[in-house]
Amino acid sequence: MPNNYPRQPILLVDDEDSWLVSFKTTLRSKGIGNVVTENDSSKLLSLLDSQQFCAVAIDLMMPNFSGEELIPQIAARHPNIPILVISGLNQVKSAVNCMRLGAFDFIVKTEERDTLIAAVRHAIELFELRQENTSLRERFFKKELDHPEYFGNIITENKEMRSIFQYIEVIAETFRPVLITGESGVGKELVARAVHNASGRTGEFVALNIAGLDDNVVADTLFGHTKGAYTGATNARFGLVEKAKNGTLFLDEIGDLSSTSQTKLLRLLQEHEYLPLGSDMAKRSSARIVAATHQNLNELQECGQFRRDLFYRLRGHLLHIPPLRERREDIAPLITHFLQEAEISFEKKFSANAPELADYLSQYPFPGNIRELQNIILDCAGTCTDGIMDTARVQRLLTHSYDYQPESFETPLPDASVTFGATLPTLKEVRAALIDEALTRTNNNQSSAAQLVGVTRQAISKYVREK
Ligand SMILES: Nc1ncnc2c1ncn2[C@@H]1O[C@H](COP(=O)(O)OP(=O)(O)OP(=O)(O)O)[C@@H](O)[C@H]1O
Repeated sequence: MPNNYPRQPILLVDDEDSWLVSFKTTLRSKGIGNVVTENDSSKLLSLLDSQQFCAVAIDLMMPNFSGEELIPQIAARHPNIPILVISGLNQVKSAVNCMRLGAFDFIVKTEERDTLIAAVRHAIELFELRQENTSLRERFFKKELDHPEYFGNIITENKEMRSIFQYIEVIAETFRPVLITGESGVGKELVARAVHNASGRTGEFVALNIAGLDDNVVADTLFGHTKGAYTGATNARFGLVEKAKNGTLFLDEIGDLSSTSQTKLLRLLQEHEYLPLGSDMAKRSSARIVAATHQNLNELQECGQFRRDLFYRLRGHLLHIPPLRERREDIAPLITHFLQEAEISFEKKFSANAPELADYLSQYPFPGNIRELQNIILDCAGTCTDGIMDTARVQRLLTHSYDYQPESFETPLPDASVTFGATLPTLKEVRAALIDEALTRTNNNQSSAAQLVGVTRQAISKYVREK
């Protein structure tokens, strides 16, 4: 973790300077670097009033004000800040009294360092949860996002998606991992990028798709290796955890992780430490982990394929992205968006038949979700010559066409009804006039003309040849 973790500092108050230095050093060695120390208990309340802290650790026995005197005052003025009481003696009575007064935990100085660190970590997590809770309550009635620009790449008009964006704004700045679930192609990676954008983290967004990677490749890619770690490792190499320093490491298809790699990832999440291959010197990580899966991790952990402890660690925050069939209002804006993208990449204009396409696809179940819609639009855009989407092609591209009976594209009735003179034209004449008109309207594009009048392209081509 970076030296500015946690975002708001921890305040350590103790009259014993040597303890302050050693506790601060221990915390720093475990990645908790944002620590303020104070050896004068009479300054504590004014310090808390002048600066935002995420937790305060106070000694029980101090000159001026004792811990027991200070706890109720801190609790009354700053109810969100967890108070850790640190004592030189293991006195149950004092501990109980401190907890009654409003302390969050009671630590004995002689306890194992790991116990002290764990208590501080819990205090930070509790503070973050309280902050989130307050923030969520404040936002409950608020419709607008504070930073819509973070979500600019995600096209949606769906209410649930908007709530997810609001939740992301609340949780983005914490260090806790985020688990994004949802079917394939719903936009999980886009959401992960939005979490990174909203986090204010200065490092990079680094993505790794775990699917199909074996343990050695996962370990080498994530943690890197030292020179000579294995045959062929001629140079030391940094892994993606290092690359994502102060940024976000996005692990896609996390459900595919083997049990060996799960254990290594758990260590990274719990201790924020990892071992490059060939090294026995643990390295610290400051990358925030965001993971995604289309699988049901709950089921995987119940049948023993996914570690329960890793599952709970990963789901520090859980975001479930609904499938496209549950947000059909997004189909039309997505079609427009992908057509605009296609215009840029193919450098040509498309006539706006987006509303007809959206109507046509409105009941389609989209098993491949937004990726499927995107592929259809890009494929049709790439193959069309006249700027009009070939709807017959759209129909052919649907992956679920066999059990989906879409209404065929119907050409809307002309505004004016057809009128006949005293002598009726022959069928051949009507057919010729109709095809000529369709060809004029489509700039002589035979496929589109065929679509307009409901015949095959071959029929139009034959007509043109024989004319
Ligand atoms: N709401 C959206 N607006 C614009 N484009 C989107 C949206 N959702 C998804 N996309 C696009 O759809 C494609 C699939 O999205 P993405 O890769 O994020 O899905 P995913 O859920 O991570 O898929 P997988 O589970 O297969 O990894 C991408 O090209 C993405 O840009």
